[in-house]
Amino acid sequence: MSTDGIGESLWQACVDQLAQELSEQQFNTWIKPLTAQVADDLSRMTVFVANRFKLDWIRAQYAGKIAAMAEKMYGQPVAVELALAPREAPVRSAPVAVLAETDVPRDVAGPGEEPANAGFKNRLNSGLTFDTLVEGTANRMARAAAMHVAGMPGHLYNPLFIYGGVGLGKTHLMHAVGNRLLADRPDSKVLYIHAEQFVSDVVKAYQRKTFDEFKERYHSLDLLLIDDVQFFANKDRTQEEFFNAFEALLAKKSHIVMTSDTYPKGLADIHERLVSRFDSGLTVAIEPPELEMRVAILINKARAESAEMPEEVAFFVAKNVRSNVRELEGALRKILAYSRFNQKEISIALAREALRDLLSIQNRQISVENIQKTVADYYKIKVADMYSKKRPASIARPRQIAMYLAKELTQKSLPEIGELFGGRDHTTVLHAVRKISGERQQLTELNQQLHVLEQTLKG
Ligand SMILES: Nc1ncnc2c1ncn2[C@@H]1O[C@H](COP(=O)(O)OP(=O)(O)OP(=O)(O)O)[C@@H](O)[C@H]1O
Repeated sequence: MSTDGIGESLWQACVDQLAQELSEQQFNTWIKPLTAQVADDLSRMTVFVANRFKLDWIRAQYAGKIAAMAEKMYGQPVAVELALAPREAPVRSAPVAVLAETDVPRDVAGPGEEPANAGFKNRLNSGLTFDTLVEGTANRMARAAAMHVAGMPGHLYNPLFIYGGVGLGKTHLMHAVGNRLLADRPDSKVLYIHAEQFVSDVVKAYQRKTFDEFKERYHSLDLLLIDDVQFFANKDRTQEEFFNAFEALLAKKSHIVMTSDTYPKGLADIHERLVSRFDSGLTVAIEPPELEMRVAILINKARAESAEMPEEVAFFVAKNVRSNVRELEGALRKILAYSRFNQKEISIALAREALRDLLSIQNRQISVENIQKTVADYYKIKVADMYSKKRPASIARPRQIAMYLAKELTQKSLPEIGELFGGRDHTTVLHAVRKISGERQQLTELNQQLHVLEQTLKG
C-alpha cells in the first residue's frame, strides 16, 4: 500500500472533485477529515474514517461516488474499502483538499501561547489575514477601513458594516481584522460569529434560561465580528438581544464589524432602530474583483499551494471565471488537481481541459463587442477607444488587433466590422487585418498575445 506518488494523487483528485460537488459544510464535515491508502497497483483504495457512525454514513452516501470518481480518473475500476482509523494516528494526516486548510476555523493562539483570554474560543481562522487578501479596486476601501479598525479598535468607523455579493471576501476581511488585533494585542477578547450561530445562542439562552451567561459572553468582548446579519430577518428576540449587545459594546468602546449581502437600508424585516445603528459608523461595499485582481488572486493562491501558475493561464482562467473569488478558487483547485494527477505542467491547454465542464456551460458566442472588451482589457485601454477616432499607437494597435480578431473569429464582413468600430471604412479594416496577420508571422510576442486572446475568446 502506498500513500505516496500516484496513489496519493488519485486520492487527492477524488477529494478535490468532492470539494467541487459538495457544499462547504458537507465537505468539511465528512470528506475533509478522511485519509486514504491506495494500493500500489491502484486497484484498491482504503479510506480511513474516525468512528463507526461516520463510517456508516460515508458508506451510504459517499463510497460509491468515490469509487466512480477514482475509476473515471484512473480509467479502471478501483475498489473502495472503508476502515476505522487507527486510534493513535491523527485522522487527518495525509494532505487532502487543496486550499481546504483555510476553510476550517482554528483558534489563533498556537500551542505554547497562553494569552490572558486562554480558553475563550474566538472562532477565528488564522489563515484569513490581510497578508493573504489580495487588494484591488474592488475591495480597497473596505480593506483600508478594516485595517484601520484592527489598528485602533473602538475609535473611527464603529460599527464597520461591509456588504457585497457572495464569495467576495467579506468573511475573509473580518477574520483579518480579528487576527491582526490579536497579533498586536493578544489579550483582546475577539469573537467571530456567523449570524445564524448568534440566533442559535439566543435560542439556547432562552430555553435554558441562561441569559446572564449569554450577556456576559457577548457584552464583555473587545471586538465582535458578526457575519451575514441579513439572517436576523424576522427573528425579533434575536434582534432585541443583538440590539442590547450592540449598545453595550459601543458604550464601552468595543468595536463591531458586520457583514451582509446588502447595505443596511436594503435589509428586509429588520427593525428600523437596528438598521439605523448598522448605518451609524461606516458602511462600505466590496465589489466583484476586476480582471487584474482575479489574475493576482489566482497566482497568489497557486503559490500558497506551492504551484506556479503562468500569467497567461491565470489570465485565461480569470477571463472565464468572473463572478466571485470562491469560484476562482474552485477553478484553481480543479486545475491543480488535474495537473497533479496527470503530472503535467499548468498550461492553457491543461486549464481548458480541467475546466471543460465550466467552459462548455458558458459556450459563449463570440461577438465583436466581446472581442473589443477582451482586447481593451488585455491592453489596458478603454473599450470606448475601440470606436474613437484617437490615433496614438497605444490605442491604434490594440484596435487593429481587435479588428483582425473580429475578422478571424466572427462571420462579419469587413464593412460590418468597420461599422462596429466607430463607422470606419472597410479599407481601414482590411489594412488592419493584413498588417496584423503579416506581423503575426514575424513577431513571436505578438503571436503569443494573439494566441492568448483567441484562447480566451473561444473559452
Ligand atoms: N481579495 C481576496 N484575496 C484572496 N482571497 C480572497 C479574496 N477575496 C475572497 N477571497 C477568498 O475567497 C473565498 C470566499 O471569500 P469569503 O468567504 O470571505 O466571501 P464572503 O464575501 O464572505 O461570501 P459569503 O457571503 O458567501 O459568505 C475565501 O476562501 C476567501 O479567502
